[in-house]
Amino acid sequence: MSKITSYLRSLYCTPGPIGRCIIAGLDGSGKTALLYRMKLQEKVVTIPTIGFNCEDVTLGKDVITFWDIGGCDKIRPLIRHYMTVGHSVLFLVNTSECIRDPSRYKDTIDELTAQVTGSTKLGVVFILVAFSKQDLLTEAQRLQEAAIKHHVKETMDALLPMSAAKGLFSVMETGFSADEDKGVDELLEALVAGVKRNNVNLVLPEPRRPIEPVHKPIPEHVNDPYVGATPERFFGMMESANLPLWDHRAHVRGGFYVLITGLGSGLSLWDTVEDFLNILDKMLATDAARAQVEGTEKKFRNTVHRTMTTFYLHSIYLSILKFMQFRNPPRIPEHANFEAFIQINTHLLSSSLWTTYYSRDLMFSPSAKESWRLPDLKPLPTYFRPNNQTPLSLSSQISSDPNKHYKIFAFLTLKRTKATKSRRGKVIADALEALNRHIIRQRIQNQTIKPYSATKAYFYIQIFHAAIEGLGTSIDITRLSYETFALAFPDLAQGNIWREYYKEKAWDSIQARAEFVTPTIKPLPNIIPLVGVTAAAAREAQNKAAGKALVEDTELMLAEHWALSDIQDPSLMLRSHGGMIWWYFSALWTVIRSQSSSHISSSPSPHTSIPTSTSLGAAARLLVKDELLKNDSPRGATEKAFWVQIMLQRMAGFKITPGDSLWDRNACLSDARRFLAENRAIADEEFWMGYYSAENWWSADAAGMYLPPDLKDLGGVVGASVGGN
Ligand SMILES: Nc1nc2c(ncn2[C@@H]2O[C@H](COP(=O)(O)OP(=O)(O)OP(=O)(O)O)[C@@H](O)[C@H]2O)c(=O)[nH]1
Ligand SMILES: [Mg+2]
Repeated sequence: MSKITSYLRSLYCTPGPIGRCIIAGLDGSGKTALLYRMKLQEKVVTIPTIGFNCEDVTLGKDVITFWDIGGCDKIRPLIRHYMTVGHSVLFLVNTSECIRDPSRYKDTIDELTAQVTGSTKLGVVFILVAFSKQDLLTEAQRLQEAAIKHHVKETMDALLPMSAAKGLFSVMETGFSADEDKGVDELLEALVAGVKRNNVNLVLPEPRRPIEPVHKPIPEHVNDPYVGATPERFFGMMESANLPLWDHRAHVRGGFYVLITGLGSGLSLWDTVEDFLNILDKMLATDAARAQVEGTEKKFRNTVHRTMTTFYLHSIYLSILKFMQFRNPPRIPEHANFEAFIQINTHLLSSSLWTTYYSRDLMFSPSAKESWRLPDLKPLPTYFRPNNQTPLSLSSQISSDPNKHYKIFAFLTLKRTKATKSRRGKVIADALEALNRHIIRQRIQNQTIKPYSATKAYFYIQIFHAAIEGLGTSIDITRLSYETFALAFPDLAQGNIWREYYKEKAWDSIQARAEFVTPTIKPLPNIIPLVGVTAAAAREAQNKAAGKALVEDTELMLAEHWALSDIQDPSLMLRSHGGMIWWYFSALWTVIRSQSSSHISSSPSPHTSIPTSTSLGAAARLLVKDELLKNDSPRGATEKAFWVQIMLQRMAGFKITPGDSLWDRNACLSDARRFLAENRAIADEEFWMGYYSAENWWSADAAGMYLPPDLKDLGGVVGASVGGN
């Protein structure tokens, strides 16, 4: 549809939804390119879709919601959520590839067969088969294409006998090109006509709003011995295993209390789950110990079930957020509000609330008991914050602090020794040297920066190490950000703790710069106990969910330093963040450079080195195949897929230094340096927090299969291509 026609149509027609259409076909068959051609009337540069893209496309008064599903088989289990009765299927056949490669031709027919069989079982109303990338066909190939079309038609007739005449499916006579905008309008019109012809009971796309389960209200007269109890008293009774009644309502009260307490101190839902499970553990342990000493029966029979607990806390959390909205100004409820809260959220009192989301098989599986599993029947409801409301968060703003870079440095270095399981002394010595060089370089440009001090660097390492030891084994610091750590240890992060150990003269002495001088006031501690804040405060704090605006210089320097040093050791490479970036970068760099150098040799103007869509596509496919489907990396499927996509997007805008197609380590290294400098944000290990909630990111499901982001879309394409029509 031309821009003018679609504009006129949009002026005079009000669109109405007529259902959802799954775009299927082999990887690289042109699904995403077609989707965005229809949606934006533009040619876009695509990367392989890991997950799916979902867009509404309008034709006159009609709107079809297209689901463009990527080729990666790890996401297939999710597709069933989108195939509802009344859906249609648009299947793409990449004819030029089928002609070139008989094995891909066979795969195409196999996939078509699987798709048709699967969707007829799920109530498909119309299937359209179309032939993509027509612009790539030579005149000679057009004859071969006719044979392919004929074969496809025969296959469809065999799969769905007598159905063509009834209009259940159709095989397009003419192909299309998303690149050149040929045949796309006809395709869309044929699809809409087919759907409208067959779709008697229109199925509207599911609205994207929170699902409000309907559950019976509970009777008024409840036996609740905890009315008015403070959280301290309630948790005290829990930990000492002295609760007089431990029914579902008491569970909900416990969840409510742990949430309001946690949210008030800036914790995320995820943190409060840990808190609650810890208290439960204590209660059961105390109970068991007492039963053994007294030779009596255990009072509490239940065990800790991680998925069930997380599910209920998640539901209570959503209800609390809504409850807050009705308070002016919006604020976290107090414990005394529990009765009023539960009156309007009676669904939480249903002990079968979970059955809306989970099958019994999944909920009662050992893996759901041990780890957090996402639902298999329906996605968890989400909360949409009204536009004018600020997020619940505790700001951990750290004022300008002359020692902040030493602190970040110390924390990240210690974290690395844990993450890579390397020898501590070696990592620290190497990192200290890198920091020294970094400060020297910075001082060349800015003389006001204080010179490197071995004492300061080492002091913070010692003191932070003591703090981390104080956390014990309950917390995995490799999952902590510096900000979260700072929240747990405000005195260390914000104050001038060094003053407790050093006189100013010694701290700033020239000798202290060159070597570590021992404290002049009191010796360094071995362990710093955590005071005032719960241990879980050291987990990701709520305010991190919005993503960090700017990566600190020191963080970037270390990411780069370690990325480059990890090249020597492949075992480290897979574990460290920098190593991973390097791994992906060098793989993409190699393919893109070899592709663009062959392009250069045949091109009169060899100046372009921004990846072309072909070279990017080739590189992307290589990475997806090599990385995502390989199972020997310590990262889970979602983590890998996320970073692959981010790297692909960033690579699309990066200018590679041209050269011949041979591997050139030095050139790659220097490009990698420039790449990191231009893409500072990705040096941040917690970059994902802008896209995923911690509940999703750390779930067992995310490790096993690809989960799409729940906070912000990754974007299926990297942008409109230059010179597209
Ligand atoms: N010449 C030409 N290239 C096309 C056309 N449509 C898509 N391509 C290119 O083919 C490659 C793959 O296209 P995509 O749209 O990403 O394919 P896909 O089916 O979404 O692939 P997956 O997401 O991996 O399943 C990209 O490099 C596109 O630029 C077309 O009509 N003509
Ligand atoms: Mg795609």
